Amino acid sequence: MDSDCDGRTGQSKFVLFHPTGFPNKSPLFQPPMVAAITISFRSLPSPYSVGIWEVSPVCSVGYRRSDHRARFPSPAMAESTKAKVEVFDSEEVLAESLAKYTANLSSNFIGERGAFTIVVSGGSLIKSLRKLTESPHVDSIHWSKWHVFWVDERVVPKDHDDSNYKLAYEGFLSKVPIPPGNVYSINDALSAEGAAHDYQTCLKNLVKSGVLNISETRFPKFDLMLLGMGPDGHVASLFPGHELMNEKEKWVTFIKDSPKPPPERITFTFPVINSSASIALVVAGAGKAHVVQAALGDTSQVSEKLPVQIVSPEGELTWFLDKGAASKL
Ligand SMILES: O=C(O)[C@H](O)[C@@H](O)[C@H](O)[C@H](O)COP(=O)(O)O
Repeated sequence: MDSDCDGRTGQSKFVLFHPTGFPNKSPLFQPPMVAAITISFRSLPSPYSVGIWEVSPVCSVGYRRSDHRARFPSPAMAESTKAKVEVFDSEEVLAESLAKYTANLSSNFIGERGAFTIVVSGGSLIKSLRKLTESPHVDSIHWSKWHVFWVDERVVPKDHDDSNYKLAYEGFLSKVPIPPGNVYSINDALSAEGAAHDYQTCLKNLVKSGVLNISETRFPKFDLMLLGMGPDGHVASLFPGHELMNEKEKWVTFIKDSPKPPPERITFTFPVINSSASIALVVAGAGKAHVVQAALGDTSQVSEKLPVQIVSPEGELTWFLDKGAASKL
């Protein structure tokens, strides 16, 4: 394995520790708690990539060569999920990598099961999907096999400027040939409660028809969820301290007092989010660096978790960060 936390230098250095090889005197680790510790850096093919931190289920920690500080995944994350953190020099390079990652998963899932179920959020994520609408991906993806969902939606008409559907349509969906019947937007004629119930019924029907997989815990299992994160650590429309964070049974629920406008929204619940086969958390900008730092830091002493800290899919979790968002790591 090679490593390079600054992919532009061309110099590589890595350390790989297994239980027997880990320095016994380190105050940082308690051997009984971890089966193995991997510290790894590797250069990406792209000369712009800053580095990758791979977080294995047992525990893995990256060091920035410039300061050699350990960075810990949260114990909850390390125990329950496999997370990888990718950092890119710019949002432009992040978008290229995100397109490649999505196209690969699309090809794998379509090969395996003849369909690709993908969930998007609102916000800046949609702009970061732009490379999928360009060559080579636009010509190679089997768009007819895509089924597109929203992890959350604002309860406004579809032609309203606040609509996540409108945002996704204008920035992405109108540029690729996904059959309109495979794009699952909300019924905007209903109340927030009605729209959440209607969307959940739609998902249940798609499970019955086999378009959507179901998890062992009986929640829908999407192939890929692409999530943005707010500066307060919210994901979907699950906000810090809000009771919706604790929903354990519903697939889709609603909120009428969202702290981020507009106030009325529907949202997938955490059991659904965490049943995903893969999740990409896409975060750009220095304004979110402090939340990224908190999310990837040690949360063992934290009494109340941020929503983003609860994201822990059955499958793989990949963070796509630009340099700004990763600047406090
Ligand atoms: O409808 C919404 O408001 C979004 O789905 C929300 O969860 C969004 O993804 C984050 O707020 C990040 O948005 P930005 O990337 O624009 O900050």
